[in-house]
Amino acid sequence: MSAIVLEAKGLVKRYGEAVAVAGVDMTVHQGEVIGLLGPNGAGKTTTILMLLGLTEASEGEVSVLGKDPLRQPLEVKREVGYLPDAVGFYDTMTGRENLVYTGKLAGLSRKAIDHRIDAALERVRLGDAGRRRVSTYSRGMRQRLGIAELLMRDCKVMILDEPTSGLDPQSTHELLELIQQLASEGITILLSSHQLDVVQAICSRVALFNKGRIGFFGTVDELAQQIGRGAFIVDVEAGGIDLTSLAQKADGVASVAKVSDGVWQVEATRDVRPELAKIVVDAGGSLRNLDLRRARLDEAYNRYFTEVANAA
Ligand SMILES: Nc1ncnc2c1ncn2[C@@H]1O[C@H](COP(=O)(O)OP(=O)(O)OP(=O)(O)O)[C@@H](O)[C@H]1O
Repeated sequence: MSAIVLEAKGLVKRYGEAVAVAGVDMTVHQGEVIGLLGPNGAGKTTTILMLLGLTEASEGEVSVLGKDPLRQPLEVKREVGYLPDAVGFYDTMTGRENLVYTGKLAGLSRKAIDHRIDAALERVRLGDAGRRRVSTYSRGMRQRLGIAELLMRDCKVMILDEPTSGLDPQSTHELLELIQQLASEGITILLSSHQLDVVQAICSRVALFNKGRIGFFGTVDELAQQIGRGAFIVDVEAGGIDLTSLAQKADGVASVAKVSDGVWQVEATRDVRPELAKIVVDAGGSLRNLDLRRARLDEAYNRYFTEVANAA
């Protein structure tokens, strides 16, 4: 397992009587892409602010790259980059001028900026466009310029807030590919988003925030399993039988739901297609289709929060 980059223990944040974060524990390793998910007001932003050292925890401990964000704010800010939902650049300046400006603000020398700016702009495919005013940029280009800034600062941890909101499918795809490449090179990424398909596409693990706590922290498969379902979903089409009770016999089947006449959705803890095919044939039915897919984050997420609400 790679090095621990970020560790939070018992983080609490109170605003007067109100509790924004009620006890967050989190360990993140180098090169992971972590999705921070949860309903509005669940405590994601407040947790991020504490990780960045922008707000003081009422209780608990944080360590980012081995440093305390409150005691060593400059060191942490140098190595940890935050890309907000709406990236603020000066419209009348070019992309390149903006990077020079923010680089100086971040304490980089002119020499370091000159040394890194071209590679950073090339990396996000703004090599030519970097000479244009930001007012002419699309939302996707602004987001990429934001990432170029973090690259120029050589950030080891990047915290991205809704990086793909408002982007068209092509720009979304390109940005996700870039994020994955950065992670594969050892940059650790925390991504806060309500776009669950985006999160599932790139995150190694997800943290589900609920009322100021992380209720679940793990992979999408683990989430599907934890809520009593399987990580594997088999869509079955067959005639001449009723699979609803028959499929339960197969080892590994967690649930069977009839979708429509002759169509069932089977959730399982492993790939149960061979067993299901045998069950259909042994019962004298005719098998028309068997499709395997992995549990989807949006389904698991919705079930998780429904269960949490029911348990309350
Ligand atoms: N400065 C503040 N003063 C008082 N209460 C606050 C403050 N900041 C946040 N809160 C409260 O703390 C709780 C958690 O807010 P937070 O912004 O961390 O949630 P979030 O999960 O990021 O939500 P969203 O998905 O909407 O961004 C909310 O109830 C919010 O109203």
